[in-house]
Amino acid sequence: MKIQYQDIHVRLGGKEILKGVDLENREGCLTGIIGPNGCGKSTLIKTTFGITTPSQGEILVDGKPVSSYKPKQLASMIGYVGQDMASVFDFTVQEVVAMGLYARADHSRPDREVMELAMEELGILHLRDRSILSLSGGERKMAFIARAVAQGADTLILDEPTNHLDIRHQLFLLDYLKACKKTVLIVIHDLRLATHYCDYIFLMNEGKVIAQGTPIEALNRPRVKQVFDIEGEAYQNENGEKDFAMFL
Ligand SMILES: Nc1ncnc2c1ncn2[C@@H]1O[C@H](COP(=O)(O)OP(=O)(O)OP(=O)(O)O)[C@@H](O)[C@H]1O
Repeated sequence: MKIQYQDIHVRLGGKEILKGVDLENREGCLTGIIGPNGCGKSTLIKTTFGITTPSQGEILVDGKPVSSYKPKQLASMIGYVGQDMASVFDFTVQEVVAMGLYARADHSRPDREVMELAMEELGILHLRDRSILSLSGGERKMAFIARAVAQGADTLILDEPTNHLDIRHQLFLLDYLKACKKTVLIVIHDLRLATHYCDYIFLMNEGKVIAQGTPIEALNRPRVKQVFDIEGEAYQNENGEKDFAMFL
């Protein structure tokens, strides 16, 4: 699913947080949004679902204004996991994942099978009967991503999905997102993982996209210095693999 953010401006607390963002995901690819704390990454993503409202600009989903879709219809097209995973209710993991089923447009497979597959793919089938409130931050993260997968949408938007995960689970999740054949848009802070896994990157700073392209194009040394005030760059190693080097 193509999602196009066109000239998005957002004001919050009397301040202009987004100052005309143009961003378009890449279908069938893993697209990363990168930028320092507070540059507006989450604010941009939240506009997709009306959690924050642009004062100017337009969001197109499959070429049509996002406002022309009913919430359930949008949920059948885009699965979303935000940063905030607070849950006040004592649901089991299985019940949380089942919540994703309500949006499902494809009913060719039984609900139980869809739920179990989502939990299995995210490596949390063994947690199915545990209370969501009893889980660690990382386990809870996986449960909410499994819920998004159970929605059956072909597009996922995940705000810092690797947050709370240990390094093995970060790699497990990114491998999954890369292999799942969905269109995936993620916010990610780790420049090394972003370089290795993302097909395309948007680099944001102070409410704007200031560079975009392959990781090697977007994360060149001057840009990295400008945005993060560190010395570093994405590069390709002798095996043709993309990596990010920091010069400390
Ligand atoms: N409801 C709000 N009222 C006022 N300011 C807000 C509100 N929500 C967010 N902001 C501010 O907007 C700016 C952008 O926030 P946002 O969460 O989009 O940043 P981010 O790039 O996702 O940061 P991080 O990497 O820390 O998650 C921040 O300065 C934040 O304090």
